[in-house]
Amino acid sequence: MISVQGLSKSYGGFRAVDDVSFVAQPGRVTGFLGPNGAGKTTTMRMMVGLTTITSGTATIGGMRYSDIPNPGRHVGVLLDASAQHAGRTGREVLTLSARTMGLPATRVDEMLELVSLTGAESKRRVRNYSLGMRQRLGIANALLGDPSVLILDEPANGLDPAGIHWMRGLLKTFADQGGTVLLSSHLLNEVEVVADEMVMIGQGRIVAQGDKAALLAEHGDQATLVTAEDRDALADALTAAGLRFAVAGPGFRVEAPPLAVGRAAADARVVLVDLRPSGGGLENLFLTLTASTQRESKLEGATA
Ligand SMILES: Nc1ncnc2c1ncn2[C@@H]1O[C@H](COP(=O)(O)OP(=O)(O)OP(=O)(O)O)[C@@H](O)[C@H]1O
Repeated sequence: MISVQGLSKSYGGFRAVDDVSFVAQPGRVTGFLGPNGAGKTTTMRMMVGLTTITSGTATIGGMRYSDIPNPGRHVGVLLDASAQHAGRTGREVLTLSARTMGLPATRVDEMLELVSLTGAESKRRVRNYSLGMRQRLGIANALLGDPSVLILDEPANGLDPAGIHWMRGLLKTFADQGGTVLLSSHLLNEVEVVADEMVMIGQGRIVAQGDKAALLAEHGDQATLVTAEDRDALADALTAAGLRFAVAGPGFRVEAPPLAVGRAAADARVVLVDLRPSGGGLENLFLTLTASTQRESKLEGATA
């Protein structure tokens, strides 16, 4: 379990992380979400002792990271995939880590295979790796010591679609086996698919946190996308039911849950060809909750 309590970081008079508290539980993938500059990396760096803490505590399995003996055997960390020595080959990077942790060389081959870096690629210098290859190497490095906790900062960055799909499966399996995963991203859709829990941060402060489904139920909008055989008849039915709506593609986006929209259509005997939640739930929630902390003043495109 990762526990962060009242964590703050100030740079001069600037508070990059402000009284952040959350827990990442075993068996769950916790998504750490926030716009650029929100304080995700700084929080994660404080967790693993790379940035000094101004106030508060961060523990992993009840201990500060710096107090954990042989930490790589307990906590897999990927903060900056480009932070590896550029002149070393991928295999050398993993071999050095394996030796530091007292692991057999065979573990290096296992990890290279796991992250799909070929034998030839593993012998290339890291400076010649693509961003996606660096991420794969970083994930291999994080998993090398068979840890029970993973702390990953934007791990999908640079991965191709197949790579992202693979990583999601890997993290889900890791959590299903009892592991704790803390995964940061500024890309909500990426995290929405894989996270069980969400911690949302804006300008250094937590703006929402909790079980993903509960968050959506509590804060998410209840919009519905609906398409009918007869669009004008549907517009009349929605108006008659007092529902607010706007044109969206071939149908409408209605500010009401699907059940209310379906009932309005049924009452007016309008035949529907599509009825579904608007789907932008988490993104809308995120944009709403961090609206005051966004760089962009206009949230165009936030809703359908
Ligand atoms: N060493 C530092 N000195 C001064 N300010 C810093 C330092 N490190 C980070 N910051 C500031 O702290 C804030 C939080 O940065 P951080 O990198 O934690 O954001 P982030 O949420 O990870 O953003 P992104 O999604 O863009 O990676 C930013 O305003 C950043 O400029």
